[in-house]
Amino acid sequence: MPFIQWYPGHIAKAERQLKEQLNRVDVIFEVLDARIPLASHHPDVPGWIGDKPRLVVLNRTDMIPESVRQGWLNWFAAQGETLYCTNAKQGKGIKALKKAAQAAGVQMNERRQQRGMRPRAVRAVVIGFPNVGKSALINRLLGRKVAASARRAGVTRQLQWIRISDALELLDAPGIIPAKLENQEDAVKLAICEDIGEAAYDNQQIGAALIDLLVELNFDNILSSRYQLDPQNITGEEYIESLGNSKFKGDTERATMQLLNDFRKGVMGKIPLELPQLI
Ligand SMILES: Nc1nc2c(ncn2[C@@H]2O[C@H](COP(=O)(O)OP(=O)(O)OP(=O)(O)O)[C@@H](O)[C@H]2O)c(=O)[nH]1
Repeated sequence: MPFIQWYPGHIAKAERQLKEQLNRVDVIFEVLDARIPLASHHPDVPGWIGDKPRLVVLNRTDMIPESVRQGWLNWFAAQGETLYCTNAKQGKGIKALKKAAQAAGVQMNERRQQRGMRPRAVRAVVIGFPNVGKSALINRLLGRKVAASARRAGVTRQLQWIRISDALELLDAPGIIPAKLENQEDAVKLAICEDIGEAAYDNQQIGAALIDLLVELNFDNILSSRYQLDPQNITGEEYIESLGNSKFKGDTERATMQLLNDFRKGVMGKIPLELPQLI
């Protein structure tokens, strides 16, 4: 398995800035990638936020089958967490999220009133790995474009407070990742889904890992029908090489990028890389 470590200076800075702001925040939206909800959960977040309310947002739900989405709703419910499912690209699930944040604000203002303080807007922060859709989500919450949303991981660099309504203010935090990627299986999934920067990995190794994972999760039929090449009984590396030879004049890098892009853009279909029933 490829070894991945990635903690560039701008991510370290983002983490520092975020921690500085956290005491001003009432509620945390943690955005997860629906294809890999467990691998895209930042392990340090619960420690940072203490007992502040956390809303778990499963974004990119358009990229997984409905049955899997339902499975995650049940799985998170069993952990005592409510999951908010969104498709930030098309603006789905946004209203429920806004309502939940404002409800957290009502409780906060009741406590303020008891202490003789004036009510104020609830302050929320949107956190998550790079590229999980934080900016797209904020733009949808706001109903217009303020946060830059892009396909590349690590686009948001500066912390900014955004007024969503009289009742809600949002801090758009840049993507954060743990200083050390302890779980390398998770790191590979993050790389496949482009939730960590491409400087962190070798495309061909990640492409090969994608093939191995698809076979393991029984999605090999998708590969056979899409690329006319059966992945059974060969390694991911051999698959990419064969694909390069058969369709890309021996150019393995191009074959790799085609595979990764097909997966990342959803053209292979709705393919989750983690399944609640397998945990
Ligand atoms: N299919 C799909 N694509 C999405 C969704 N949400 C965001 N995207 C796309 O994912 C890419 C990344 O979205 P961003 O909003 O820039 O992600 P971010 O978390 O702010 O990224 P950083 O700034 O790198 O931390 C963009 O191309 C979005 O259009 C979604 O729900 N479904």
